[in-house]
Amino acid sequence: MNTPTSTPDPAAVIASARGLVKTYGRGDTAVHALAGIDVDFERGQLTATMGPSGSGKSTLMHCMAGLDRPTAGTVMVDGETVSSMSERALTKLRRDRLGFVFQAFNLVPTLTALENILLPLDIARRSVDKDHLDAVVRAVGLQDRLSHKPAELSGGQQQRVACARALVTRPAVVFADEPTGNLDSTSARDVLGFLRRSVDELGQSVVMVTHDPTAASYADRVLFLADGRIVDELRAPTPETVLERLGALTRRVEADADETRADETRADETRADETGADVAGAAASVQVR
Ligand SMILES: Nc1ncnc2c1ncn2[C@@H]1O[C@H](COP(=O)(O)OP(=O)(O)OP(=O)(O)O)[C@@H](O)[C@H]1O
Repeated sequence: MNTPTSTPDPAAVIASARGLVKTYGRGDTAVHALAGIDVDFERGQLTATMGPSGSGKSTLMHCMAGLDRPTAGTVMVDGETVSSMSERALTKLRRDRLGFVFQAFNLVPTLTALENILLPLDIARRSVDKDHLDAVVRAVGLQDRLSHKPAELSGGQQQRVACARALVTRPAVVFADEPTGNLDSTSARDVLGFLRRSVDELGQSVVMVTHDPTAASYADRVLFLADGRIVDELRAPTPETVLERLGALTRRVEADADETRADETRADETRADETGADVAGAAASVQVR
């Protein structure tokens, strides 16, 4: 069963999914990465998604961002039905309306920090809004690093360039997949502080996948996934409350797995008993004859 997440005012929703299913493969080897998700992501908020490895966090983000096609269900982003768009329309949507931050930074090594930041505008042949560019560069604290190439920047600085690149187009939503996964705790704090300020000061909407309770505590709301379903949510999180909920979730997932194993063992035993009874019955009937 999905835990119903709180439903905000429709005008406050920037992205949503209804009945979202994603199955990889077929038949006996099929993996149900998303098992029917209903969720609303709020405009001007930072939403974090957490859950055990393999629970479907990245798949949910990829389906929301038009990087992966759902098997069933509907995805809406900023009033557009992403789930039924052509490849061409999806490419345009990702380029013009969405921003991405990945764990691996994904900067172009031959371009300077500034050229990397401006790349999405170049590709879309859009002009630069100088004031917005200045605000973004100031917010990430990269004023004196703009002429450096990625190899001349620390991991944290590279991720701040990636954040600035994601924000420079004023996207409807920034999707961040483990944005602090490769960073030390000081750099992680810088990047998270920046994502938080982009929400508070620039009105940005951000959806972030993370394994880290401290990172999740920067969010307005944390969604917890298990086995392709949203099973819990937490508003105004702190590292402690996130850890508590994760602990409860892990215990629940382990208890479910124990129960499934016990069911399977019982089923095996029943089958063995029935087989034994059949064999005994057959032997008895042979003796009678
Ligand atoms: N391209 C794919 N082909 C087959 N199975 C896949 C594919 N992508 C993901 N899966 C499976 O779907 C399930 C959900 O994967 P997903 O990457 O969304 O989980 P996650 O919660 O992001 O995990 P992690 O925290 O380890 O990154 C897993 O069982 C995974 O093995």
